[in-house]
Amino acid sequence: MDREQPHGLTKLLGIELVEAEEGYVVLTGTATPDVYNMLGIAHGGFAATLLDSACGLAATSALPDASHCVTLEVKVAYHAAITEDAGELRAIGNVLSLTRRTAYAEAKLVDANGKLYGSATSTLYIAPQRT
Ligand SMILES: CC(C)(COP(=O)(O)OP(=O)(O)OC[C@H]1O[C@@H](n2cnc3c(N)ncnc32)[C@H](O)[C@@H]1OP(=O)(O)O)[C@@H](O)C(=O)NCCC(=O)NCCSC(=O)Cc1ccccc1
Repeated sequence: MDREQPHGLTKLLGIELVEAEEGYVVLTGTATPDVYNMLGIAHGGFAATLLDSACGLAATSALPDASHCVTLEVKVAYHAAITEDAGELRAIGNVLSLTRRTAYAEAKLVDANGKLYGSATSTLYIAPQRT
């Protein structure tokens, strides 16, 4: 599971992997003012990063160890503005289908009460060997 731990941007944003099963992960993250835009709400890239990562890690968790995947395209929907008041958010990623070369995944971003802030669907390319 080491390869599924946050790196780089996700680490910078304080995103953590808290649950992982085959084809399923949960990431957490909190929108501090550091990620706000000029409107005083979280920049869309914050939710997009959580959702893209949840899709990507859900797909990764369903692959053999030697394989990895990259996002080919991701569609993000923003259902409610995010501020620090939302508290810790959970990005729940699920793989919906896998072929030899592609994965299709979805993710939802919710607060502790289950309020939906964002959702995404993603198509990923599966590479047979890690690069
Ligand atoms: C690898 C590839 C997609 C393609 O390799 P290239 O060398 O350019 O081309 P090559 O000819 O070798 O093609 C190989 C195979 O690919 C296929 N194919 C190509 N395009 C498409 C298409 N649009 N749609 C469908 N299939 C397509 C093509 O037909 C061929 O199929 P074949 O094998 O013959 O059956 C490359 O363009 C790339 O890296 N893109 C950037 C991706 C990226 O950076 N994403 C963001 C980072 S991920 C992230 O942050 C989230 C995350 C977090 C955690 C964990 C996981 C995820």
